[in-house]
Amino acid sequence: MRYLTAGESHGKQLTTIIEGVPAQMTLLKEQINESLIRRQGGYGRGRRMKIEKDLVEITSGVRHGYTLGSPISLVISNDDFKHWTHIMGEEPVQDNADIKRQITKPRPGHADLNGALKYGHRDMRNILERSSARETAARVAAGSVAKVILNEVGIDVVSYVKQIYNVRALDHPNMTLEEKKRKSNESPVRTLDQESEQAMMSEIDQAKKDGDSIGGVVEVHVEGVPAGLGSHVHYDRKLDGRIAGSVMSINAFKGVEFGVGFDAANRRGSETHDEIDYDPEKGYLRKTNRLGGFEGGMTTGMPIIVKGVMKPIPTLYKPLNSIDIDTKEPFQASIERSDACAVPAASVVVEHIVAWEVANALLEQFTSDTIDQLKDEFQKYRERIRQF
Ligand SMILES: Cc1cc2nc3c(=O)[nH]c(=O)nc-3n(C[C@H](O)[C@H](O)[C@H](O)COP(=O)(O)O)c2cc1C
Ligand SMILES: C=C(O[C@@H]1CC(C(=O)O)=C[C@@H](OP(=O)(O)O)[C@H]1O)C(=O)O
Repeated sequence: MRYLTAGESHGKQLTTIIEGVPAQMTLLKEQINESLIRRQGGYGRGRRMKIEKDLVEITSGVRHGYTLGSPISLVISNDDFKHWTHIMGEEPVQDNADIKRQITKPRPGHADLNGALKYGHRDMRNILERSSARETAARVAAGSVAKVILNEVGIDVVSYVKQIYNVRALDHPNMTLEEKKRKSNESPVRTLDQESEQAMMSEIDQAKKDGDSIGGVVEVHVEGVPAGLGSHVHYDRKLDGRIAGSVMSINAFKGVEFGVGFDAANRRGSETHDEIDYDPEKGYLRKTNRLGGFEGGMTTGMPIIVKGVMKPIPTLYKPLNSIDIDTKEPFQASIERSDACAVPAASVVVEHIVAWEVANALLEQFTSDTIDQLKDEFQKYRERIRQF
C-alpha cells in the first residue's frame, strides 16, 4: 500500500491518493471525517482552525460504500482558499502589488530559508505553502483508511498527550485502550491525566500571552498486533524503523522512542528486556513491555508503545532575529496568526501515521486482494504462532 498527497496550505484543496487497499472493504466518508475532525481539535490552536471544517470527498476507488481495489482519491477543501484566490491562483503575477506581497523574511525553525535556497524561490510563500502542517490533514485521511483495515482484523490504535512543555502527565499503566480513547477524546489537551490537564492549558495560555510557543510529547498505543510483523532481514523492512522514520517526517517532530526508549541508557539489561513466557491459550507472552512491542524490527505481540517529541511552533508573535533575503538586513518578524501549541492536534496525526505503517506491514505480509483474504490469512497466522 502506498499514498501520495498534494496541495498547498492556502490553495484550493488537499488530495490524497492511496494505492493497494484491499477490495470489498466497507469504507464510508464518515469514518474518515471522524479522524479529520479529531485532528482539528485540541487546545492551543490559532484562528485558522476556526475557518476550516475538514470534511472528505471520496472521488474514486469506492462504490456504494465498498472499496474496489483501485486507487482511492480523497479530497479535502481548504475553506480559507476563498480569502486567498488572488495570492494562490494560477494566473501569472499581475503588478507591483503582487511583488510587494512576496515573502522575503524567513522564520527561524520553519522551512522558509532552506527551501528558498534549494528551489531558488525568492518568494518564500512558494515554500511555506507546502511545508505547512496543513498537509497533515491529507496524511490523517490516509491513516484513517489504514485504521479501517486494522479494525477489520482486530487491531486498535489510540493516541494521547504525555507532556506539554514542562508539565508531565502521570502514567496510567492499567488503563485499557478503550478508556484511553475516551479520556483523550474528552480532554481539551488530549491527556489521560486529569490532574495535569489544567496545568497544561495554563502553560499554553502563558506561552500565547508571551507571544511564544511550546511543544511536548505524545504517545501512541497499538493493541492486537501479533508477534512477527515487520522483518529483521533488511534495514528497510524493520517495522520500528519505518514507524520512527514516519513519525520524524511529521512537521516539527524531533525524536521518537519505543517503550523505555532513551531511558534504556540508564538501565541494565535485566531491567530492560522482556522475559519470555508461554500460555497454551494465548501462546508466547511477555510479563513486561519495556521495549514497546519490538525486537529485531518485528513486533513481539505486546502493544506497540511509541512516543514522539514535538518542538515548539516556529512562527512566533515574539519576534526572533532573521535576515531579509532581498535587503540582507536584519529584521524582527511580526506575524498575523499561528498556533501557540499544536501538540494535542499532532497526537492525532502521529496516531494515523503509526496506523498507516502497521497496516502497510500487514498487507505486505498477508495476501490481501480482498479484505476477506486478509482476515482469513491473518487468523491462520495467529493460530500458527499460538501453537508454535
Ligand atoms: C498539527 C501541526 C500544526 C502546526 N502549526 C504550526 C503553526 O501554526 N505555525 C508554525 O509555524 N508551525 C506550525 N507547525 C510546525 C511546522 O509545520 C514545522 O515546524 C515546519 O514545517 C518545519 O518543519 P520541521 O519543524 O519538521 O523542521 C505545526 C505542526 C503540526 C504537526
Ligand atoms: C492549517 C493547518 O495548520 C497550519 C499549520 C501551519 C504551519 O506552518 O505548519 C501554520 C498555520 O496555518 P496559517 O498560517 O494558515 O494560520 C496552521 O493553521 C492545519 O493543521 O490544518
